[in-house]
Amino acid sequence: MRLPNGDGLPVPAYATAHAAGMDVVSAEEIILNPGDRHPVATGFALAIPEGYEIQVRPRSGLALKHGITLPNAPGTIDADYRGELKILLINHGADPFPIKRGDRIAQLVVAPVQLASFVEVDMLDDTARGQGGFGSTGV
Ligand SMILES: O=c1ccn([C@H]2C[C@H](O)[C@@H](COP(=O)(O)OP(=O)(O)OP(=O)(O)O)O2)c(=O)[nH]1
Ligand SMILES: [Mg+2]
Repeated sequence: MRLPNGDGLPVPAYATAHAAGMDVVSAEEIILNPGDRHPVATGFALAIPEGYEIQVRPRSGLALKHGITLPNAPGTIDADYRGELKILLINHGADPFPIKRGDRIAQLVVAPVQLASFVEVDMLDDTARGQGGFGSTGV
C-alpha cells in the first residue's frame, strides 16, 4: 500500500530479469553522517503472504563505494507487519552520505519461512561434531 509520503515513488522492482532482490528507494532526503544510523522511510506498507518473509539486504555498490550498509542485515520483515517498511542504514564510511528521495538504498528478497516449535528434552543425540564450534574444525 502506497503511503502519503510514497506519492510518485516507484514500487520496489527487480532491476534485471533474474535479480534476486527488488530495489527499494528512499522516500526522504537526508544526509547520513559517518557513524550515524537512520530508519529511512520508503513510503510503502505491505502484507506479505503467510509463509513468507522479506529480507532487507544492502546494495553492494553503496557498501563498497560509500560504506553504506544495514546494521541489521538482513533486516526481517514479518508477514504480519503492517507498518511502513523502513530501511535501517548505517554509514561506515568516512564521508557524509547524502540520500535523495527516489535513490535506491537497499534490496528486498522474498523468502519462504519454515515455522517450527521447540520441544524440551533431557538429552541430545551424539554427533561427530558434538559441542565443537567456533573454529573447532580448523581455519
Ligand atoms: O529493517 C527493518 C527491520 C524491521 N522492520 C519492521 C518490519 C518487521 O516486521 C518489524 C519488526 O522487526 P524485527 O523483528 O527485526 O525487530 P524487533 O526489534 O524484534 O521488533 P519487534 O519487537 O517489533 O518484533 O519491523 C522494518 O521495517 N525494517
Ligand atoms: Mg521481532
